[in-house]
Amino acid sequence: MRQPIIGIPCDVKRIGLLPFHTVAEKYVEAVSGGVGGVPLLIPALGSRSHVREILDTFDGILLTGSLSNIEPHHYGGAPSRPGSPHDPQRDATTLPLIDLLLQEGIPLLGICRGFQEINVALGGELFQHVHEEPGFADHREPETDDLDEMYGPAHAVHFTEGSLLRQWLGCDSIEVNSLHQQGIKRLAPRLEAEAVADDGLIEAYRVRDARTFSYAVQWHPEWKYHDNAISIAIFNAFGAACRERVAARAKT
Ligand SMILES: N[C@@H](CCC(=O)NCCCC(=O)O)C(=O)O
Repeated sequence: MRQPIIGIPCDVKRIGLLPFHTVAEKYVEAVSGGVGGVPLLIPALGSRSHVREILDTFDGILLTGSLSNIEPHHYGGAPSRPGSPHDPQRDATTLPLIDLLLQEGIPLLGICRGFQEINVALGGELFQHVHEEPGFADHREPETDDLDEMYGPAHAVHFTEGSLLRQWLGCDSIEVNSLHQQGIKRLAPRLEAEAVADDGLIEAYRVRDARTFSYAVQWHPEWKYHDNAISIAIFNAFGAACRERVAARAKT
């Protein structure tokens, strides 16, 4: 049986004078080595994204993190502060795709911005500056150029009763990294919280009515995934669901 083909929607970033469609290498490596799939980048073409062809081509989709924020008009939020980073082409590519992936039963994993995108696409809302919200901690990344420090353990997350995380790991909590300023203000109706931080911020969820693996985390499991039991568990579950789709499609 062939390996699953896993789509990774791109960011649009300016490099020099020109815009590029890009994905950080750590996500490509995590799909290839951790999930066990063939990573293919999906350009952020927005409404020109040929969604039908995407749904027919891919056996799974990974929505990655990004420094850019989802434009707040997608979730009824207040206008962003001047200078906030946005990526409207990525928003226009991923947000319309998410419900269609769920309808088709295509496995879906969201990481950080991807975690926020699925919540927004399914009707949830975001805090734009979690650290300014009363009672919430600062979830932003540490000010360092040392990547091991930046993506190192930052805070605990506690697994909810009946969560897949608790099943996968057989424990109640883990330490995770944290590199985000936005966070879940209101969880979309179809989502079931799987883990929360000490301040109550939701850090993982699953899609309650999904036909297959449809899961997202606010932290970064792709960072040195091979050294991290929870990363391995998440990627194994995602990879197994993608392989199941390959097998099912081979019978049609
Ligand atoms: N901009 C959003 C999402 C933050 C996020 O995805 N950070 C990771 C960026 C770099 C990487 O992909 O590792 C927010 O601030 O909440």
